Amino acid sequence: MDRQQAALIMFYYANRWFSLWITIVSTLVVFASAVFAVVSVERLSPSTVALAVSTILAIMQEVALMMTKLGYLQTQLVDAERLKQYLSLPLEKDVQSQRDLKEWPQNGRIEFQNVNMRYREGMDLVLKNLTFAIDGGQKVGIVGRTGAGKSSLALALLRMVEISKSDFNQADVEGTDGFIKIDDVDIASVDLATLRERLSIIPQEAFMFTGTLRENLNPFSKATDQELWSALEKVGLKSLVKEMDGGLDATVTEAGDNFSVGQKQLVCLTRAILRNSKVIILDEATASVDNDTDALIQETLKTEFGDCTVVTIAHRVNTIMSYDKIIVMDAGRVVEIGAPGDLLADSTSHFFGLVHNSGQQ
Ligand SMILES: Nc1ncnc2c1ncn2[C@@H]1O[C@H](COP(=O)(O)OP(=O)(O)OP(=O)(O)O)[C@@H](O)[C@H]1O
Repeated sequence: MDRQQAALIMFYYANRWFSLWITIVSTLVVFASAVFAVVSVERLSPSTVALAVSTILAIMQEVALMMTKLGYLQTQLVDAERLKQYLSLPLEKDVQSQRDLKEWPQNGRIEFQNVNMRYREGMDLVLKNLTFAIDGGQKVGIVGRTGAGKSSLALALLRMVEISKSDFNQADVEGTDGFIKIDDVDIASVDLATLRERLSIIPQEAFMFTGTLRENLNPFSKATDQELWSALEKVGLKSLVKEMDGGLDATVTEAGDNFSVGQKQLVCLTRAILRNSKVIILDEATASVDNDTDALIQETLKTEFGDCTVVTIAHRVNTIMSYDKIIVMDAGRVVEIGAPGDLLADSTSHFFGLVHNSGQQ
């Protein structure tokens, strides 16, 4: 409302300014014609002069009105232009789910089979022939150098970017159709709303909306206050929220700027608890999250999501050392899969190299 009002008052100022000038110009024209009439009074009859001046007055009034209306029409047409822009935006390809997915997924088993992905037509593949399986309830860390395709894998899982089918024309990639399945359901056959409702992602830059904390945690008003407080307690945010002005109704400023990166991730984690998701994808924040917050996130994942599948895109290897499985990626491919202990025991493994380079032996 504030922003709309600020724009509206500027619009009124501009209109006033315009009216003032159009009046000055009309007055000058009428004045000039009056002067002309006085000067040429010998050649013109008084009735002609009267007619001329009154007609000019009327015309100038109409001109002023027309200019104001034209200006108004032009600003209003911008609305139509914006709407037209939105109407012609490309839509995400959605499908109608064929099966009853009310209870899906129950186990949280994820299977990637020959998955290839590119961001746009004509660009190189960023995921190449990915094939691996994660059992329900497993905690899996995905590691790899920057640009290896870890975040792209998470995007593919949420179908933010569709996986590519056989038309690759890329020599180093097999051209068969791949799929991603969760509990034996191909996610390509699930409608986007259901898919994204059932998986929870905690992105690197967790997002919060302007509004209250309650709206951020519980946008569809499905949980009670008691459930909200209990979820906040589990992630260790309860005391912070209690101290905030308004508690659950505390204000969240634009994009959650009054929360730190770590706190925003914890809020996301609270949302995941409230949604009871079976599959959690965590993209670890690269920005400075202090060790305590980091430990708190990992601890919550262990205690609250014990039987859930957790896929962590890890930037710090120490957080995933206790995980069941590590998937090492390089240049869009899976190069190693195994238990962290096994991979570390092999000094020729990629994972050993990554841990060694991170200086966290
Ligand atoms: N929106 C995008 N459009 C086009 N290419 C992209 C896009 N996002 C990522 N890429 C490319 O995809 C490749 C994999 O990127 P991705 O973000 O998945 O890597 P990452 O392993 O998650 O890296 P990081 O550890 O730095 O987050 C990179 O070469 C990157 O340039």
